[in-house]
Amino acid sequence: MFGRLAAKQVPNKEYAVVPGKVNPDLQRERKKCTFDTLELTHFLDGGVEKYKDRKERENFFLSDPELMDDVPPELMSHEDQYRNGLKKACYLFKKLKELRENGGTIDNYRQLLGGSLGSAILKDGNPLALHYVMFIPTLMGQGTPDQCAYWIEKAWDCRVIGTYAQTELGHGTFIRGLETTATYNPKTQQFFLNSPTLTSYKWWPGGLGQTANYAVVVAQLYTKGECHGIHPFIVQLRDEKTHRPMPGVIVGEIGPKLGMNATNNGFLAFKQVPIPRNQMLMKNAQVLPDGTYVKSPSNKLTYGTMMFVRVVIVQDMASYLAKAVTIAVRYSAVRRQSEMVPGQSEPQIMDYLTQMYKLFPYIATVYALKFSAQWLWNMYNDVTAKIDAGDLELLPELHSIACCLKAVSTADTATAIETCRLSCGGHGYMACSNLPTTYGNVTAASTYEGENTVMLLQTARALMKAYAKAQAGEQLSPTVEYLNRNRKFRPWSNTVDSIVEGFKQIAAGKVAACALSLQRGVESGLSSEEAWNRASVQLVDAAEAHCRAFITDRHLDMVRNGMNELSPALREVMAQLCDLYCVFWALKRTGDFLQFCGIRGEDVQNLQDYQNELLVQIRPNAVGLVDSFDLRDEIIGSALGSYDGQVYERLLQSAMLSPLNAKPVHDSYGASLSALLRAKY
Ligand SMILES: CCCCCCCCCC/C=C\CCCC(=O)SCCNC(=O)CCNC(=O)[C@H](O)C(C)(C)COP(=O)(O)OP(=O)(O)OC[C@H]1O[C@@H](n2cnc3c(N)ncnc32)[C@H](O)[C@@H]1OP(=O)(O)O
Ligand SMILES: Cc1cc2nc3c(=O)[nH]c(=O)nc-3n(C[C@H](O)[C@H](O)[C@H](O)COP(=O)(O)OP(=O)(O)OC[C@H]3O[C@@H](n4cnc5c(N)ncnc54)[C@H](O)[C@@H]3O)c2cc1C
Repeated sequence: MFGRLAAKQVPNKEYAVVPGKVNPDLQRERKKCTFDTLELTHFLDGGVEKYKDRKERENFFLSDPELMDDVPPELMSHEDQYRNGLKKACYLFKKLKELRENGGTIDNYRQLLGGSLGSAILKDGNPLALHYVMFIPTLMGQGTPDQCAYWIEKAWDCRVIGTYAQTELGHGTFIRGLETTATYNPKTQQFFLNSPTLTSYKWWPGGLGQTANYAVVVAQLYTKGECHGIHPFIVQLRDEKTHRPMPGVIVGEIGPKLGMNATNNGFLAFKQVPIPRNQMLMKNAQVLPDGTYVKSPSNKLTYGTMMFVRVVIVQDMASYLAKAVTIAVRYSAVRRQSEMVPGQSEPQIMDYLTQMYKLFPYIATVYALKFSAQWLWNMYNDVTAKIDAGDLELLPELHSIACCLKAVSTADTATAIETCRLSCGGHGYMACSNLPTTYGNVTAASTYEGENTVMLLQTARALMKAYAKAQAGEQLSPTVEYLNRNRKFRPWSNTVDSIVEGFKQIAAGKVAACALSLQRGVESGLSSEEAWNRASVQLVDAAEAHCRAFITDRHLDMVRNGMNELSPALREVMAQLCDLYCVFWALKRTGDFLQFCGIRGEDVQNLQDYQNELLVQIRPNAVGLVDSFDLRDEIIGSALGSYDGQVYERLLQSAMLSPLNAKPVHDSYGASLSALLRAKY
């Protein structure tokens, strides 16, 4: 990836990257692997046919020089990052059309956004992402059949480019508090969009800055003098020919960020901008021509697109983590440091147990997240199909589990990627390791699409309701079935089943403790809201415990029941990873296990011993496991993590890309340094 410019410039030719040469330590690691890595890759892809499709698709996009960067984005200005991102995003669209016309195996651009391929091509974000991830899904989910017929084709063909403009300077979480207004005038049959205050400026939407010419704008609906809460409207922002902002539209970019600097996040305000009545998305609620308001079956249906993105984020996190852990594991096989035994040669850093502990639980986490993400995606499809048929019964259950999985998956992945970076020592801090950019992309997900604490509190709210139902002996939905008051918890038995069971006991114990805190708060004279706030640290903790119980349960269930086709050698490794994920989290939550599961000090020691044993068992397969993710070097995008392990050559090569190294004496010498060096003080 960094090859074309650098090869000429490496100071010493013998230190240049040699195509095809593989680091001997990595070669040895690959020979040690006890299972067939291709079998695992096929499993991850969902079968041989899907594997072939993916390879073909990757080849089609990643072999195209137009889509590869000569200069890494981190060496570009913010403006050039956007320019480069937009150029590639548009080219990608044309290429996708070409692929489809030739019977290719990709249905839409959205498939290029999540996961590995998207982040390889548009490393620092895609200015068209929101168009595909939120604008089109909102049209599809909230438009009437007529609106869908009119807008969706235009949007798929990029004849209009949109974004999702909800968050304002003053409000992101509390969307009922949004201030932008859409006021209906029956005489002209138009809504007038207005931003009454500075805090009502839309702030954040991806692609809003200079890219989108339309947006779904979420605004307070006023008709017949009454406010009916927030609703989505399609608003034209820029002229379709000149791309100039429409009259009354104030729009721009919000500036550089920790990451995602090509996504063109923007601000937006309106000065009484008119739109026709049929540009309110009216699948759920409606405003009739005379201004009469017709209510939605549930006002939460307006939140449908957020739900969709929360669901896909979980899968996206697994992809980012697979990339980071591949970089760190390969580097740890190549890197040698210190003496384990005085006088002996320096070991590969992956031989230190502490290094195994930093990395292997996160290989396991990729699987834990993948299995939960698959389950959540299936549930999302079932529930949305039911909602379309008028049955909203399962919506709260979906909302509750999506919120906590979004929060836990993004938080865990951010921690994991930072741990991967630390595990690579100083070189992990280099931009060319691709760990800082990956972290920048991932940590954003803890905030966007529902800030994580807020998401966990949403789950906690559902858990409190479920607890009350359980106490009343009512039937519970599947994800909270363990709260059933008649359920007999199995006693501790030093097995992975016991850990999974233990997480349910912990969650049940914490949920009950929260209910008690709330009750005591109210009994002490607090309002229910004050009592909620007082208990909120505990509530967040209970929601996280509930999510961990769900993830471990899913993981174990997949290992027990979803891998029958796999060879015994591979099943054994998959079981080790599942056990490691469970033990790792059990040890991180030792206090909870002691408090809620009746374990003793010696059980903790047993867990510790078992964790060590698992790390050592997984060690010979570590490189094979990350190779099985089958991420091409263009996807890895890292000097530390390429398949051939030519780490030092690539570090030097990428350093030579810096414009600071273009001349033997930099211009700044004459401009300032020479005077300092010659000055007499
Ligand atoms: C394949 C493609 C791969 C792509 C990969 C993904 C890559 C993504 C890249 C894109 C990058 C960035 C995109 C980022 C976009 C954004 O951030 S858009 C803005 C997102 N904003 C938010 O998420 C705001 C968060 N806030 C909220 O959701 C709500 O305000 C909140 C839920 C916190 C509270 O809502 P209120 O209306 O105030 O609700 P309450 O009074 O608290 O009542 C809550 C009741 O409503 C139920 N509820 C809430 N939400 C939902 C929902 N979505 N569905 C169903 N039900 C919901 C809740 O359970 C309560 O019910 P109850 O009263 O208890 O019965
Ligand atoms: C990279 C990125 C891309 C984004 N893209 C878009 C986009 O395309 N479109 C769009 O509309 N928005 C977008 N957003 C905005 C995003 O959805 C919001 O930032 C997010 O919902 C959080 O809202 P906020 O920023 O107002 O944080 P706040 O709600 O102000 O949160 C600040 C703190 O207050 C706490 N807090 C808030 N409310 C509560 C509560 N009820 N209980 C306890 N604690 C609370 C939070 O936990 C947090 O610690 C994007 C954001 C980012 C970072």
